[in-house]
Amino acid sequence: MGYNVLNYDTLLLVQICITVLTTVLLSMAALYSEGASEQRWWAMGNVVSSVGLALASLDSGPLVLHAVLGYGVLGLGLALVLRGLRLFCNETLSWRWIVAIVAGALLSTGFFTYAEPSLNARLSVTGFYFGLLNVLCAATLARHADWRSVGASVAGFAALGVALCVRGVYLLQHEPGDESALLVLGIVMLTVPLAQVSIAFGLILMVMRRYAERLRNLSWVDSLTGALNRAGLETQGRRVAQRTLRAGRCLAVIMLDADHFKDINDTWGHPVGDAVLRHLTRQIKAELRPLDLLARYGGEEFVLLLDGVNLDDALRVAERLRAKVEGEQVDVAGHTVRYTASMGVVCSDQHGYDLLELIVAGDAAMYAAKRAGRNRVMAG
Ligand SMILES: Nc1nc2c(ncn2[C@@H]2O[C@H](COP(=O)(O)OP(=O)(O)OP(=O)(O)O)[C@@H](O)[C@H]2O)c(=O)[nH]1
Repeated sequence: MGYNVLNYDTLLLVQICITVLTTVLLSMAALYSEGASEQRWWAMGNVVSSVGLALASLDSGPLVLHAVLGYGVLGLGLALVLRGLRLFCNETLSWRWIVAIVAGALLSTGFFTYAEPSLNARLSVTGFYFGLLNVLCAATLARHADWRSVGASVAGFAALGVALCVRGVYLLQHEPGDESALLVLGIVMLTVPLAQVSIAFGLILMVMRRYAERLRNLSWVDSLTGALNRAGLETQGRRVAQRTLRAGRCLAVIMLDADHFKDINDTWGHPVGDAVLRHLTRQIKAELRPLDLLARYGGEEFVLLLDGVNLDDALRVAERLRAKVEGEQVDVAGHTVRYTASMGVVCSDQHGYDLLELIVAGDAAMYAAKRAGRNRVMAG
């Protein structure tokens, strides 16, 4: 009753059309985004999988082609997709593993084609094999905790994995012509293309989100020093101020300015001045903890936000930094440059949590340090 609704040939046609469409979609996306190598692996993996699927679905032709080689090609396609996923997660999948995945597909199908010939066993084993590979793809992405980026792909791979494993179980328990098995196999065949669509869109979404993230970070970062720029300070700094206020922690601000920086530029040239700024940034970063923030406020002026640090401790940090900068030398372009820095230190205990007010007060303290002779730390 009603099993014809899930007509096998129609579903196979739908599956092939959707595989071709998602392959075109992934290939176009890979061509469009020159930089993302993971996208090229996904596109290539999908192309190879499509060829494997077409070979495995052949009704005629040499047995070795559709019963064994087709599955080997399908395995290669999935292995390439998995490689792309691992690249996306900053890992890799060696060629040895790819060869092992292909060999697994060839050996298992070869065994049930030539050693113990059984169509049901072969279809069942390939169901489990490719089902588990898809679950592995889902697990690889699920470890990459950003669910908003990877949710659609994880769901697609998991659905595909479960559907193929269910197919494996049913083929173990039922004969190919069994009507109840036909219904389950029809549902599985319907799930496969839907999961493929979800995976293809999910993969493109993942790369798009990563691009958007990179662009946003670029617009927040000073290209010379790698510290946050003013825009970054405004958005991130406000977040730090709110976080410390809510948690009832102190927020300390250190305004730091390199002394006589104009003389460094005038004496050795701007490239040396740039190297000094990068050196200074490295010295400051070494003093910061993960919750702290560093931004380049202007030419040679930096602002440090210290989360959960009171005035006394912030003064100690600033003094340690001042002594370190004074004691260091920068070797650049055959020159040895020594420089110092002046700092103004303020804390939310005295000035509240308004970032702008803290910066203004810190700036005033820093200029007081300059007036007092430079290379010193002053509280504001
Ligand atoms: N090399 C380099 N120089 C910069 C950059 N941004 C600003 N400057 C220079 O930094 C110098 C700042 O000079 P001033 O404001 O007079 O300050 P200063 O010489 O450090 O004197 P004090 O702050 O009073 O100790 C100027 O010569 C700017 O051209 C930069 O990105 N790279």
